[in-house]
Amino acid sequence: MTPAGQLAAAIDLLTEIEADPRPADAVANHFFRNRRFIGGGDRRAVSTLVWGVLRARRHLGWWLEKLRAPQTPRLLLAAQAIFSGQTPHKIALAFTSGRYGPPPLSPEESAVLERFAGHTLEHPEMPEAVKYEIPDWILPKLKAQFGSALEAEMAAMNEPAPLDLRVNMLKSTREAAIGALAREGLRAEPTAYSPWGLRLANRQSVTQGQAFQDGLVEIQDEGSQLIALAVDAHPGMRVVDYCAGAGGKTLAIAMTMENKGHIVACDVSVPRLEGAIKRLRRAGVHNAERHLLEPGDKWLKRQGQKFDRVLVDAPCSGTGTWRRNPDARTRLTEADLAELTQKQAMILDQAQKLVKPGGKLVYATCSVLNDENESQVEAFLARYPMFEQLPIEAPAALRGAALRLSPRVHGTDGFFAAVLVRRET
Ligand SMILES: C[S@@+](CC[C@H](N)C(=O)[O-])C[C@H]1O[C@@H](n2cnc3c(N)ncnc32)[C@H](O)[C@@H]1O
Repeated sequence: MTPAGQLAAAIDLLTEIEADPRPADAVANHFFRNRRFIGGGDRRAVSTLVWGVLRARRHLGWWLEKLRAPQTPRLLLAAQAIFSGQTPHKIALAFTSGRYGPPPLSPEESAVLERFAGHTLEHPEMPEAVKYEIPDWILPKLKAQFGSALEAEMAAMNEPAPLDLRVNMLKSTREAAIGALAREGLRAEPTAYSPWGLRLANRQSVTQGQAFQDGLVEIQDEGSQLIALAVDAHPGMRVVDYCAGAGGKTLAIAMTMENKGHIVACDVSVPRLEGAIKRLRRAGVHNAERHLLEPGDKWLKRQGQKFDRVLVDAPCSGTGTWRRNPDARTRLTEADLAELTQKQAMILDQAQKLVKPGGKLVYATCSVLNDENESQVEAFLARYPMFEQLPIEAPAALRGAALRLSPRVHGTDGFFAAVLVRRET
């Protein structure tokens, strides 16, 4: 594709994303599936253009509003290109060259772009929430959370995330996996905290390679690996991954159990649980069972207090994953957060029934918000005095009352985990 062709595809993709309530990556997957003629390199180039806009969406919107210009995908992409250092002349060329390019800029569009010349994306009059690329309503919550570090935290949250892998110790070692990846031209280095983590030097395709296909490595953010570590599961234990989704953490926990004992991956979503089947097989996990949770599920009662470990990796605001899903920032509403915190409490009420005396309930989110984290744990302990909080099982540098990870401090996604033990008597 020519740069003009890539720009035209980026305009089409951004148009779809802006009109669709689904997450941008789901819209993009669908977009590219319907356009198989767009090869891998072009797909990356188109995504880079669009994600550049999504990371700066509020800034760009503020500028266009200031100039009383419409917030069209064409102007958003062109404005982003100007603020990234391209000249209006070069941008105008991209809008005119070749039959696969977008229609030329109108005189009104050109006039808007001319007015950006000499400006930076930042402007001293921008409101704080625009500066941090977050919704207005969430600003006080994040201020309370991060205090004077808020600006740096939000800047780190707006950087693209690295690609992390977890070495599957059922099949490999870190050294052997690094070697296998190197033979595919992928340079990987051990992560700072997770004993099984590798970070790739640049974002390259891993899933087509032999190391991945053979189940030596799995894609998993280092923070997610640390949640699995906090579960502290051992060979022979009985474990539940209560909100298992497609089994990301189930796989890691099964690995710590060395395939001995039993792990049940639960979820309310059939397609998510089905997504785990292939992954469990590829990883060589033999001690996992899937269980679909249904309303009034009798299984919960039958299995009462039978498990050594229960992980609740709760559905949450995903505020810790904004690096990967920048569009999620503008989609999240206050009503969503209220609904999520209620759901989390309800899920904890159910899942705690499974924990045996002396067993641990591990509550985790990929949120950085107190409402979903510390406050949720405090409320749980008030409802269930037979549980008490234990220090987190983690590498020495991270030990504490709870695990709290952030992109700025740890280079991982934002995560929270707390360990709650059911007293023996
Ligand atoms: C954060 S995701 C889990 C991610 C997964 N643990 C992983 O590591 O890939 C939360 C999951 O909770 C599930 N969920 C939503 N409501 C639930 C409920 N009432 N009980 C159990 N799981 C629920 C969702 O379907 C979703 O898969």
